[in-house]
Amino acid sequence: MAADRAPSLPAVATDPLLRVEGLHQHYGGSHILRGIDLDLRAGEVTVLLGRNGVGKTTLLKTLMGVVPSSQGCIRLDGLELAKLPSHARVRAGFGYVPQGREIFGRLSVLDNLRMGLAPCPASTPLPPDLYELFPVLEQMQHRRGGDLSGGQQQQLAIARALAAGPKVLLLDEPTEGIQPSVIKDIGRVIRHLAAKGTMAIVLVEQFYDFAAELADQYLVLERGEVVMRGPGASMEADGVRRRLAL
Ligand SMILES: Nc1ncnc2c1ncn2[C@@H]1O[C@H](COP(=O)(O)OP(=O)(O)OP(=O)(O)O)[C@@H](O)[C@H]1O
Repeated sequence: MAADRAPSLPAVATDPLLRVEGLHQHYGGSHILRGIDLDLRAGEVTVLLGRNGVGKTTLLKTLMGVVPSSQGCIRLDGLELAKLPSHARVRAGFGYVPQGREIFGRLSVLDNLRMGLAPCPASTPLPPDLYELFPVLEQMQHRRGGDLSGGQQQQLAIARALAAGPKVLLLDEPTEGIQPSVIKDIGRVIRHLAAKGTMAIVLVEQFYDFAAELADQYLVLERGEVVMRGPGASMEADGVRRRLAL
């Protein structure tokens, strides 16, 4: 954190916003995450790839504190979060879009969005640019969440995660079951958010082309370990597509 540094050593652009070191997770006796190291920088999209069941969702859940880690550090902006509950991690700056979206079907779109403000002081307004990012949500703000299409629900889940102004946005397979035009919209939003330069984005994705288009860095997981990593621009040359198809 800036406060820990000597005045002559100001923060440099390459400092990671989030540093994860030696992260392990167990479901009972099953050792799922096996020593994950990860640095995220503001303004970058990190794509997390791997076949079914390798631990991608578990990694996001462990970062959020939805499931406990058994070992390791999760340091956001210098603050150690690994032992803190989920709500404290949200307050510290995590935003989470879970797989399957988890929209409140009986609540209106507006109330779903307000749920995203839970970590903020009462009467905090929604960020004015949410509806600019997702105009369809403004048109539908009084409809019930459950009445929206899958693509609209995905946009609602992303907007809800953005409501509290996260520093790190975790997206778990946002293109799953979504029509191509909405996938394009979601890609544009991710690019726009990254370009602002203040937020780090993690994208778990099965759709290789979508991931490759957005990636500043990539990681491939196998059996709970990072087996490949590199800059997004070299995904194809590194043979990531082939590796995922094996
Ligand atoms: N609640 C749970 N209890 C026990 N084991 C679990 C639980 N959730 C996931 N697992 C196991 O943890 C491993 C990793 O699962 P995870 O869902 O993280 O994989 P993934 O890479 O996200 O896969 P997918 O692409 O299918 O979502 C799998 O072997 C899975 O069976």
